[in-house]
Amino acid sequence: MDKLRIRGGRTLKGEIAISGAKNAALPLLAACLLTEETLTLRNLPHLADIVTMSNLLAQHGVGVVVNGKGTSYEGRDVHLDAANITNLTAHYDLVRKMRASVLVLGPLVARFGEAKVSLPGGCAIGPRPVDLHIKGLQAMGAEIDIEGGYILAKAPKGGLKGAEIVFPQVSVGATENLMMAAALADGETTLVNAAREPEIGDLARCLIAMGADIDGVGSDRLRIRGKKTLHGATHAILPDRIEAGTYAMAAAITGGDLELLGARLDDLRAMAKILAGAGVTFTETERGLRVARTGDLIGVDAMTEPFPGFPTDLQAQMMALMCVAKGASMITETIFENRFMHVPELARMGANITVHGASALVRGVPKLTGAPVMATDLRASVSLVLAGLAAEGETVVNRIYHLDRGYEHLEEKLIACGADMERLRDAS
Ligand SMILES: CC(=O)N[C@H]1[C@@H](OP(=O)(O)OP(=O)(O)OC[C@H]2O[C@@H](n3ccc(=O)[nH]c3=O)[C@H](O)[C@@H]2O)O[C@H](CO)[C@@H](O)[C@@H]1O
Ligand SMILES: C=C(OP(=O)(O)O)C(=O)O
Repeated sequence: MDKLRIRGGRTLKGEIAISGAKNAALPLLAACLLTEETLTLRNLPHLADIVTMSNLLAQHGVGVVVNGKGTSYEGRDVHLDAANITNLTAHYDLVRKMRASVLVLGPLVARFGEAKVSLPGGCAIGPRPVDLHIKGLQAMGAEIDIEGGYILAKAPKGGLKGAEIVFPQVSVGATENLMMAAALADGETTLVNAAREPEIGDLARCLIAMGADIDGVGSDRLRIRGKKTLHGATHAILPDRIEAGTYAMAAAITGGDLELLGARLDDLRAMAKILAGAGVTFTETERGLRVARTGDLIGVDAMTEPFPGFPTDLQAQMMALMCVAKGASMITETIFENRFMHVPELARMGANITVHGASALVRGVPKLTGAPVMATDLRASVSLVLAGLAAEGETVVNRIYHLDRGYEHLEEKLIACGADMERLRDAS
């Protein structure tokens, strides 16, 4: 398994091109199943999860053609052709690698009337059930059985029917799955208490470009009037706000100054407001967003919430930042049950963190010390990279396959801004 070796203490200065958003690309890839015509997605990030989803679609019979430089930051295009779907089963061996695989469920049932999709199973950060996805499809008339770890879904004779679906809690994936299913259902569907993440809006705009009839985009109430068919389209994937937020914190933790090309402040306002209180400055530029920290880093509190609140996907990164702030910070995780696995690893580097249930009290220390640490999940791994950038001495982050799921060219982007780091490739 590859590792990352980081020698800390360097101030990051320069510019970083933000890639297409992983959490937009994954549902957008699944949306190709809704039409027999070609769906082209631009600015496709080069990530392990994108490869996994592409392989899943290919085993359904989708033609997947990627062009553009695979190793450059320039956007890559992918052309998706779902004219000849030969298999309606999403197998466990692929679904277990990436929970977002469940996003093929809605499109397959909506277009083909049935699907057999493996239950994703648990995940490092929590049990992450898919009951809201299932209940929504049942509300649209689907018959659902769970057998042998698989979801067996069957639409009624005339296809899925429009319905009013009220989410008891906000779910990004359930909103996406059911919005896609509703696009081909017979009648009108209303999604109440829908997720409002920018990636939902990006998916809605792509579906509208494919001929879907959707109102309420950006709100927590989406109304979708189903169509008989959707057509092909070309859609550019929006920039990755979580990647941008991560590099913003890299600037903050090293006392640096980075211009994040393509980043959108509107997608990061909750984070920017909290970090402004910590002494970090955000300036919108023609090319994106400039983030700098020149004075002291002050401890501030953060609580994760559904968009437009502070994103749970930036919680681990925020914790690393607060480890070297002046004063204390209370960080509360309200979305997932087990998203503090970076705490013991940060403690190995000298961090002073006490966990009380869903909250962690971080007492800032003058400095962190480099150490060998273990990545446990995608965002925990990048929080250890941030800590390593600020730490005195050498940090080696193990199991960085977690990182490769969601960060395109991470080390190249940071090295170009002055980081002293290298990837140690596992020869075996
Ligand atoms: C590929 C992708 O876009 N992943 C994002 C998506 O994950 P994902 O779509 O899985 O997250 P959800 O918004 O669905 O989950 C939010 C909470 O609801 C729970 N829940 C969800 C569905 C369900 O049927 N039942 C249920 O109880 C989950 O366990 C979790 O506790 O949104 C999360 C919350 O913003 C982000 O952290 C992930 O990066
Ligand atoms: C939790 C995340 O992704 P996923 O839902 O794909 O696990 C993430 O992007 O932080």
